[in-house]
Amino acid sequence: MHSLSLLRQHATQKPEAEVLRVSEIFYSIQGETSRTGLPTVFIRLTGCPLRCGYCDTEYAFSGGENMSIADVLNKASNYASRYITVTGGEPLAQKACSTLLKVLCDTGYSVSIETSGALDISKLDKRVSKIMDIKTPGSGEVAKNRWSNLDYLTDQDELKFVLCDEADYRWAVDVFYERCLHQICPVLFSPVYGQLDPAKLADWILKDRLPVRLQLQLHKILWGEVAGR
Ligand SMILES: C[S@@+](CC[C@H](N)C(=O)[O-])C[C@H]1O[C@@H](n2cnc3c(N)ncnc32)[C@H](O)[C@@H]1O
Ligand SMILES: Nc1nc2[nH]cc(C(=O)O)c2c(=O)[nH]1
Ligand code: SF4
Ligand SMILES: [Mg+2]
Repeated sequence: MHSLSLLRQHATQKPEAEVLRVSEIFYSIQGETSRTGLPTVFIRLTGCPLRCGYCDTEYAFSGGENMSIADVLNKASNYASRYITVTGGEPLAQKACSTLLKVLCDTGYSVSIETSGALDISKLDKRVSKIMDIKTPGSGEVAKNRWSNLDYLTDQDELKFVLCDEADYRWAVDVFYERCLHQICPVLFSPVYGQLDPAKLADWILKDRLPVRLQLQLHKILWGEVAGR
């Protein structure tokens, strides 16, 4: 196709026609963040440029199916839920994700996104609640943290440390104070499931008088580690 026609086609394409690679769409109890417990629709996008050692969704690194945003909206509407979470894989690794987020907000959903913190969040729709990880040394991906993202978080967003061990905890406490994270948004400390004892993490937080929220993955307490839950 001539490049000018390509440009024209792009300019006239409806947002709903943009295509995403989708790993799964499912309805479950929100298991993470301050929205824990709320029945929620999950849109899990395929692919991730990181390889955290603890990753519980390696099945979303590849596969999935191509869906237009219209297809995604249609499937999500089956569940009649006000809450919707876009996750992955790393959802921001797909260009059409920001359009998806905007369209979901326009449709009236209360939208949150789970992101690694490795990709630019500065241009996302302001109505979206961004749940951003800070990757620890134990994850193996600490070098991927995009620290400038901290400038684009507000009090409707949340920061999350997923902790492998005590060394990760100590590192996270240092980051918490050095970067004054409590002045940005609520901060979650979560143990790697099946690896760090949640009771230990609870004791450290209390001993240090640390003003963070202990977060356990409720869906795994309910159902164990299964896809689509
Ligand atoms: C699967 S990731 C997808 C979104 C994005 N790639 C990210 O890392 O934030 C969703 C959340 O699950 C967390 N997570 C992944 N594996 C985990 C595990 N084994 N235990 C606890 N949390 C885990 C991630 O750290 C992240 O906060
Ligand atoms: N129930 C449930 N809640 C979740 N919250 C965040 C999830 C994710 O994988 O990003 C997730 C998930 O996979 N399942
Ligand atoms: S960034 Fe998220 S999806 Fe990617 S490997 Fe890490 S935990 Fe898994
Ligand atoms: Mg999950």
